[in-house]
Amino acid sequence: MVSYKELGLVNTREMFEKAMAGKYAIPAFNFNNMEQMQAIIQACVETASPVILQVSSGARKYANQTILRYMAQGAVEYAKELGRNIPICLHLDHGDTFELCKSCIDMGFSSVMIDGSHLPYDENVALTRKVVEYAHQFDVTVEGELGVLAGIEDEVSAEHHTYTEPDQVVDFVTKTGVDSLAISIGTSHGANKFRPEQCTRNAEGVLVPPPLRFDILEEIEKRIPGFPIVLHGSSSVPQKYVDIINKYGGAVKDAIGIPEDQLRKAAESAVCKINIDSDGRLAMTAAVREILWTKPAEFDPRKYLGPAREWLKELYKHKCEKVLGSAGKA
Ligand SMILES: O=C(CO)COP(=O)(O)O
Ligand SMILES: O=C[C@H](O)COP(=O)(O)O
Ligand SMILES: [Zn+2]
Ligand SMILES: [Zn+2]
Repeated sequence: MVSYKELGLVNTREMFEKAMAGKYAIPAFNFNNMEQMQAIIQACVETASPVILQVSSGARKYANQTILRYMAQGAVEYAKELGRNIPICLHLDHGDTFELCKSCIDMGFSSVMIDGSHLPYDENVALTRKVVEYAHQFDVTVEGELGVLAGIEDEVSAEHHTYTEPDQVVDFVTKTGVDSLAISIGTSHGANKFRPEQCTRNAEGVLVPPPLRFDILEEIEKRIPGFPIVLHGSSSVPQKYVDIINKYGGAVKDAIGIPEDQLRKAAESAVCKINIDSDGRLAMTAAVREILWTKPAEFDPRKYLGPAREWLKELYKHKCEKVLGSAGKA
């Protein structure tokens, strides 16, 4: 049993209070390896942004939960070495059982998500309540979810969203005691969030997807004023990365994300945490493809993972400065 406090990590409570008052959102970036962690910390130190480091189930399988936890501990020291003691939260992304959440809490995570959004409502409430009761004993914060995102969260079809029902949110947050609530208003996971047929073209010929359901977000805010809201599936899928990937042998087709102006608008509302994973995957892949293609004799991983880390850092700095507004808030 290790308390995250001994590791120099923080939970999300104060982060969200400040983000709510200051009308910005905390970046929640997923990491699976050292280069991603370093890029996140470098970007957030350089922009003076608080940050949530997220560990998904895929990351646990790929890199091992214990290793990732020690990397987060290292991240705290690394940030100080780089010259700024920024608030860093270590968060379990999409926890699906009580046991998994408990194991992360016991190991030093400062925040967990219990995603019971696929369960019947009463089961989601009961499971989330159980995690909250355990987590709050150790001052660990908990994110719950109501509504189902299209895409990987929805096995039926990639178009089908089950939007969050505003009339359920008061009951859910009261009964469960969660610290934040992930909602479904039109975002989805991955790089193919919309089909081209769903989009219109702007003057520059760029595909513009249908807007997020800000009307639902407003209804939710009216019912639970000042309560921190979380947006999953918030990658913007920058076309420059898709183009580089495809130029150098890739085949990433019909990749469309959430426009940045939509995320900026969300960050100014009760949305206090914005989850970004796919954009980092695209940036890293674009860098690695370009280098391996243009320098075919290169075989030192540092020569392509190093630049990939630089590209990632630039992406994350852009998110903090230009999209979420978290720069300068650490
Ligand atoms: O929600 C996410 C992680 O929980 C990531 O979403 P993206 O796939 O849009 O990056
Ligand atoms: O929400 C999902 C995250 O983007 C990560 O998914 P993953 O399990 O493939 O790492
Ligand atoms: Zn979910
Ligand atoms: Zn997610």
